[in-house]
Amino acid sequence: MTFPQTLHLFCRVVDNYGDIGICWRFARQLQREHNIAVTLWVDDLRSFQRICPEVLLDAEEQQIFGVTIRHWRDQDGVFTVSDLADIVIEFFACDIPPGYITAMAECNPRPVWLNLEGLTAEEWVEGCHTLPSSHSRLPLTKHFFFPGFTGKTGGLLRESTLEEQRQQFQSDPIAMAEFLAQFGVTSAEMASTKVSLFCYPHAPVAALFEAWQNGETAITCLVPEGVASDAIQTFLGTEAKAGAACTRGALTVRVLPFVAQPDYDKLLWACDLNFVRGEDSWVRAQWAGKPFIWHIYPQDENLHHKKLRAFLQRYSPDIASMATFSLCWNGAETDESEEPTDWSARWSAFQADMPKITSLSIDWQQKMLANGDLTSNLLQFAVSLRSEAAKN
Ligand SMILES: Cc1cn([C@H]2C[C@H](O)[C@@H](COP(=O)(O)OP(=O)(O)O[C@H]3O[C@@H](C)[C@H](O)[C@@H](O)[C@H]3O)O2)c(=O)[nH]c1=O
Repeated sequence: MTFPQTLHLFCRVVDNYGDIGICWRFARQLQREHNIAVTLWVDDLRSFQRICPEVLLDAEEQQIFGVTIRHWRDQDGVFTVSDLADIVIEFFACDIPPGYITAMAECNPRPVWLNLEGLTAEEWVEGCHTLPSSHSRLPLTKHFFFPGFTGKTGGLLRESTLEEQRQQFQSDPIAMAEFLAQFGVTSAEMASTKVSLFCYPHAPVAALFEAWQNGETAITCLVPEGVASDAIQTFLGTEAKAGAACTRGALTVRVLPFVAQPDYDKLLWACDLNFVRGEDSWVRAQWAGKPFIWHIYPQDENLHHKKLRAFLQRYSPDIASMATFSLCWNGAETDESEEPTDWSARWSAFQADMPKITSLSIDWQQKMLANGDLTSNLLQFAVSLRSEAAKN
């Protein structure tokens, strides 16, 4: 029998949309491109519904686009050997049910058990990628699988048709205009510099808006509902609901509905500059071929600043304006002075470099493509583990 035929993916939503965003993207690709019967166990259907409106909130089990979705409510004791899958993946060390683990130990052959980790550009990842970890009591080994930016990591999530879809969309101005028009974007705004904004609430949005408002370039900033709500509300002078819009000076801000995941890609493709955050939108911005600014998920002791620097060092070591803007956006600038950031100066420098950053993003994509895609790399690794196990 061919391996693998079935795969179980466990996802605990820690917060926001990245955990389920990544797992859903991954599950769909496994099913669609590799023909694997995937069950996605997820504990928070409400967050899931935000990125995938087809999700029903009260269903224990549902099928969406060929993937089985199970509501994970810490069910235990319900698992038998026949419930298991060829490959079992826990996303981000989410601790799968003990009863499930016991059943895995009783299987013959045992499932390939992987822990899919978070993305970072730091070098240590290469040393930890694919490392085994033996279970303390049971005859089971789990392996760590790290996404990453080099050939010694698992690579990045990327659907096989993504590049073709992007190129088709970006070479069709009418399709792009129609896509944006559904959110109320006018033809004048279409001709302005279009920016999508997705960031955490602590980003210095108000200060940047002030610089844009007083600047010379017409900017249209498109913000999905619920993002940086306080700053958006202050700018609008009204509730930051989808459909709300306001122009002050050179800046127009428009609130969009929080769109379904495939439309979020289109939004990134249609804009000239994208502000992204967390993990999944950050990776999608890298595939969009447009300049982007990353708001990294905050961690204790400013660990995230180290991760941000590691990425900037890899991505754009020679473009100072991108590094400075990104560090300031994340409160990680090394300038010890008490002076507040001069956002007009930061923006002017970054804006002047945007053509250079755009061509760099194309080179970056080529480099990333050479690492293969995360889903295929993970499956290859799982197959190698299975053949190894069969020999012993
Ligand atoms: C703005 C927007 C995003 N999305 C999707 C894109 C992504 O799949 C998802 C957002 O996920 P992210 O970009 O990762 O950002 P995020 O901040 O939402 O998510 C995460 O960040 C991780 C680093 C942490 O581990 C997680 O715990 C989580 O906080 O939402 C839409 O589908 N529609 C939208 O309108």
